[in-house]
Amino acid sequence: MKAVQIYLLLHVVFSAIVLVNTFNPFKKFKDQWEKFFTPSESCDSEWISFNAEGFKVDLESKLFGQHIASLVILKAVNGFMRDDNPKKPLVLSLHGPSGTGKNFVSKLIAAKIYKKGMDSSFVHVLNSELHFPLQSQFETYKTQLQQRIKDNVTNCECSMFIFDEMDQMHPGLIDSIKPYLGYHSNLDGVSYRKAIFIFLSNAGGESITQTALDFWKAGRDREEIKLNDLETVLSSSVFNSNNGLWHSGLITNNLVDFFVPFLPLEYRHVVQCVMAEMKAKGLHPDQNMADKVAKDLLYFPRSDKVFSVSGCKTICTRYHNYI
Ligand SMILES: Nc1ncnc2c1ncn2[C@@H]1O[C@H](COP(=O)(O)OP(=O)(O)OP(=O)(O)O)[C@@H](O)[C@H]1O
Repeated sequence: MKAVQIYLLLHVVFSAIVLVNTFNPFKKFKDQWEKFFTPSESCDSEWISFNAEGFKVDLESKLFGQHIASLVILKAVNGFMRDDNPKKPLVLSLHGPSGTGKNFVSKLIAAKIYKKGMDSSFVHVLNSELHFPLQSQFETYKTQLQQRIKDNVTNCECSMFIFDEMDQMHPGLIDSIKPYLGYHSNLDGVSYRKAIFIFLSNAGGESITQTALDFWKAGRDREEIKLNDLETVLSSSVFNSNNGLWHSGLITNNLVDFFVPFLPLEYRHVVQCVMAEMKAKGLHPDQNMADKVAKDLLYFPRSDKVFSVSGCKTICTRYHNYI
């Protein structure tokens, strides 16, 4: 074959590859096919059903170093999901230092209730847009927030709302959702009793950390910390702090069913997080590498380096440096 012919042949092959990649008719066809044949999510037991056993297993095997949070959340979600006729929506308020698993556990809850987990159209995450709107925007934000909750619960009564950084949220906005969290059988014809509200915040994190430090200083085992040991410190620090949660009256009106404390994580938990992350990425969990990543984080108290300053938060980005 002459050089010109080879050149032409290569040119044709190359152009065909570029063409297929650009227009990718097979992929488009596959996407259309899947879209057509994948049933869309609906608000029924085919798409929403609680897997109690799976949830217990997940909490025990995936959530590290949170024996109290694990127990409280298991009891709360199990009790609520078993009740066919709850008197109010489930309201959980998760508190603790950064990177200790509050968002993570919300995802575990969603994954065991909704077939599509966090991708479900019945799970809604609300965050920074609710923090501190300008005074002129406040009424618009409030109306939008209320409407969003109302529309979604009208669409599916088993909706879940996750409010991130709740302590940063404008008290007036928190105030505006109070009616949905109570015992009303319905509001304007909509019942909110089967909805789940999860509030995430760092409020109270310092006092939880202080209690964990006190136990450690006294040479006591972390697992000896009981909910009772944290309930008082948590409520007094949340009550005394100058945050939206307290100002909104959400707590004084007893609308929160469970306050869930998250403990600061220790070195061994960070190692577990890194190993889990490797597994999730399809890599073989490597203890040496996990140690390297964990050692790279900051710990306190400085002298003994017991608790991770950022929990397991930054490990995802860090562990790529070691691969
Ligand atoms: N206790 C834990 N057990 C297992 N994995 C954890 C735990 N804590 C954190 N992680 C891992 O670290 C990541 C970040 O944690 P997460 O977002 O849940 O922290 P957070 O407590 O919500 O922090 P923040 O208060 O800053 O929002 C999670 O996606 C998870 O992979």
